[in-house]
Amino acid sequence: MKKVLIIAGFDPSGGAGVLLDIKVVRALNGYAASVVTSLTVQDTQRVYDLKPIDPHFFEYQLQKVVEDIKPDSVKIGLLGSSEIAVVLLRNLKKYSLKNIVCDPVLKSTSGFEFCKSEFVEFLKYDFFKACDVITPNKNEAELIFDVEIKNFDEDVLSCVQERMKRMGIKSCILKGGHLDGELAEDVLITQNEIYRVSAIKKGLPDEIHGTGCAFSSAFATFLAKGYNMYDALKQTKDFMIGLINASVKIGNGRLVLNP
Ligand SMILES: Nc1ncnc2c1ncn2[C@@H]1O[C@H](COP(=O)(O)OP(=O)(O)OP(=O)(O)O)[C@@H](O)[C@H]1O
Ligand SMILES: Cc1ncc(CO)c(N)n1
Repeated sequence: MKKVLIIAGFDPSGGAGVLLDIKVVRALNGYAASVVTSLTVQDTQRVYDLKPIDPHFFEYQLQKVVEDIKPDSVKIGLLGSSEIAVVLLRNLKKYSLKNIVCDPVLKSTSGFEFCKSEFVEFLKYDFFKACDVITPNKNEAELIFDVEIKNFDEDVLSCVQERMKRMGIKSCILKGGHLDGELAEDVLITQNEIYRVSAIKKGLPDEIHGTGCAFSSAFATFLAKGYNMYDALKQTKDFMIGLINASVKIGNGRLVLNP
C-alpha cells in the first residue's frame, strides 16, 4: 500500500482540507498520514477564521511521522503561517522527501486571505523550488507568475513556463476550473513540455467546494503509485470528473465532494 503524507489545514465542515484529502487518498486505495498546519473556522459558505498550529509542535509531529512512516508522496495544502512554511521547507530537505505536490492555497473563493504578501514572496522564491509540482488555480497562478490569465492560450502558457524557469519551479499544473467557457481544462507545464487535459464543465461557476484540495491529493496518490506526471494527471482528471458528478449538498453553501 502506498503512503501519502498530507500536510494541510483542518476544515471542520469536511468540504476541504485534511478531512477531504484523507478521503481522497483512501478512495484511491492509498494510506493517508496527516500533519495539520492550522485549524480554520469555516462552513460550506465561507471561511471565517484561521489559527495556525505552534510551529515547534508541528515539526515534532512531522519528524516523528516521516521517520516512522516514510511516505511515498507528500501533498501540501494550506500552510497557515510563514513560520510553519519555514519549518516544513527545512524538513522537506532534511528528509529528502519525494513526489512533493504543493497546492498553493493563498485565498479562499469566498475572499479569506490565507497568506500575507511577504509570505507569498517566501513561497514564490524559496518554498516552491523544493516541490516537484505546484498546482495553482487561475487566481493563484496570476499572483505567483505575475501574469493575467484569461485563458490557456499558447502565449500565456509560454510566459508561465519562462517565469517558472527563472524562479526554479520544476513543474506546474494550472487548474482551469475558474476560467470562463464550457471546458474545465488543466495544463501541466514542465521545464520543456506543455500537456493539456480537459473535461466538460459541470454545474454553475464556483458551485462546488474542495475541488482544488481533492485534485492535489489525488495527484499525489497517483505519483505515490509510480505514475509519471502525465499519466498521473490523466488519472486525476478522470477521478475528479467522477467526484464532481457525485457532489452533494450538505449545508446552506456550496456543494461538496464526498469520495
Ligand atoms: N465545474 C467543474 N466541472 C468540471 N471540472 C471542474 C469544475 N470545477 C473545477 N474542475 C476541475 O477540478 C480541478 C480543480 O480545479 P479548480 O480550478 O476548481 O481548483 P481550485 O480553485 O484550487 O479549487 P477550489 O475551488 O476548491 O479552491 C481541476 O481539474 C478542474 O479542471
Ligand atoms: C483547510 C482548507 N484548506 C484549503 C482550502 C481551500 O479550498 C480551504 N477552504 N480550507
